[in-house]
Amino acid sequence: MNKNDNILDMLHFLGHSLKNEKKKLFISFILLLGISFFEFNIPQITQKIIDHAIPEKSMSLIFTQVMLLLVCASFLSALTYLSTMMMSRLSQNMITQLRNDLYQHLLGLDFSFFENAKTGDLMTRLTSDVKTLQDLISPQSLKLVSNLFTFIFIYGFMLFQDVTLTLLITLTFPLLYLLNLFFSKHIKQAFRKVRSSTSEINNHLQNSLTSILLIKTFVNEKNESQTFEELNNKNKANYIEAMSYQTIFAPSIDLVNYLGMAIVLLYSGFSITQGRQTIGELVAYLAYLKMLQTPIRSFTQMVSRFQQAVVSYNRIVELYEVQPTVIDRKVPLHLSEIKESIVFDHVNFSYSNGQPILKDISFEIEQGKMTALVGVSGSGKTTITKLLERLYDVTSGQILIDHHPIEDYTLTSLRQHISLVTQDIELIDGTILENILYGSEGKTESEIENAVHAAKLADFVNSLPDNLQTEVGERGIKLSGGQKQRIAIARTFLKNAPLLILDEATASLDNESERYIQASLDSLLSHRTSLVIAHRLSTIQKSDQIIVMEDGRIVETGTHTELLNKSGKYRALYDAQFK
Ligand SMILES: Nc1ncnc2c1ncn2[C@@H]1O[C@H](COP(=O)(O)OP(=O)(O)OP(=O)(O)O)[C@@H](O)[C@H]1O
Repeated sequence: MNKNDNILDMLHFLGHSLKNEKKKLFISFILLLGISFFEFNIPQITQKIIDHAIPEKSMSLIFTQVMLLLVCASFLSALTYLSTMMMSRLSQNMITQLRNDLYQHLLGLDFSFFENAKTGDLMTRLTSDVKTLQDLISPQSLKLVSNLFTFIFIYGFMLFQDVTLTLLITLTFPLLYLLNLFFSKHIKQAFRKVRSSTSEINNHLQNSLTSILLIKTFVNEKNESQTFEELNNKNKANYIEAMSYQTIFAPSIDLVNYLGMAIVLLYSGFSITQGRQTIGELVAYLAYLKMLQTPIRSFTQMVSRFQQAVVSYNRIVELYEVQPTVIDRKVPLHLSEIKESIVFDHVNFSYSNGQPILKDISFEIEQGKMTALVGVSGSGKTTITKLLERLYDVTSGQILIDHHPIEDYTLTSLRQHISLVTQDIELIDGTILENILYGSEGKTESEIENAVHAAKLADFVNSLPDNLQTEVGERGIKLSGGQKQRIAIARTFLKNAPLLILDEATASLDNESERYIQASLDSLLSHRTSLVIAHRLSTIQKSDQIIVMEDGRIVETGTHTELLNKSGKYRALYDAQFK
């Protein structure tokens, strides 16, 4: 894609974003024509006063012309105000819409996308890059368009008045064009570097601020600061490079503009001495020259803004070009109930790196029964649960719910039927209540109360001065592991999904807390279909079925007693824990 294609694509994209704002755009356009008209008229008034009113000593003509000037100036101010207001609204509307769309698109992307994406970079795209695009539809840009209209008006008028002078001034335009061409290329490259180093800073901040415990316990503040300093210096160097192009740009353009002024003074000065021009015309031409130069100057300023916007546009489009693969079928089924079973049928799976993780997995989870997955770390247990939720799709084979592949059901209805409690509890920065209600808004007070009791959370909540309204801090930093766990369990009670997945839900707790939480988990498990992953085999002994995994394969299946009697892998795991 060449540069012009890029710019055209961007304009097309912006045009599309503005499709609901056509009326405002049209009115702004009319206002701009009005602005250009009044700007054009003001030097005419000055010329009339110098060339007619003063030589004729006509006070009344001076007076009427001054009144006319004031009227023109008032209209100019009013129209500028109105058009600026309108454009500000328009740009705000556009940007809000764009940011909403982009966020919605982002949330719809595959889970695997977020594993490879850098959060800081995504944040930069949604904030700074969107803002850069907004700047293009800003009141300042509107001024540029109005300047261009004025340029066309005045250029036409000057050609009509004095072809030679106008053509002489025009000689400076190719020079301006070449300067633009040179600088725009370099400014674009330089700003691309600035953006990418800004993203690196954001990433570093994101990573370090969310790992503050790791930094403090490993006393790594110095290293982190040093890395930050290096990234910051790199960003500074890139910014200085971009700014240095930008700062040479404006004075070079000024120099060419003064050349234009010299041409007018030389030509008109000579014409006046020859009696072919009046002083009033010279003054008007100088004013017009400025009005021709201003658009070129603001145009040159806009070049860098345009270049930055193209860079940002490309980064936004890159995000839009990523399409989710884990999506609903064209005519999906709605999962309303799990009546019979969930079946893994010869499932194979690899993550994006292609390495086989699950190999020929087949088993059945019967409705209302508890299935446990055990096996050494890395054997693929969590991966099975991720496939069941369609965080990834299987590489081959299929997962069936009541004889239909899970891909047939809508993602929403599938995920609504599954609750997941893991060791890593995800809490939002809000109150305990907001965390419990997350995703299940609109529950009644008694439902909430029941969930709090069932999760054995009531004593803890009642001991807090603000009860359920207590803030948990970012990611629940103000809570203990067990408290977080119970909030997650209360949330799961409220969701009330028929299939429950517990992934090492109690692994991080001491025996005392585990026993406490196990009681609340037990009430969560009763009457539900469940898939439980546990390293501590004591918690899964009563499972209806235990599946033993090793290196991505199922190596044994049976009840606790059956597997113990087999004296195989399960027996070995069991003996390792209890002997
Ligand atoms: N997103 C990923 N991309 C690539 N490989 C992954 C990804 N997630 C997990 N793996 C790999 O898949 C394998 C199985 O991981 P999984 O988390 O399913 O194991 P597990 O049995 O649940 O382990 P643990 O008991 O330690 O939680 C591991 O070798 C792991 O490195």
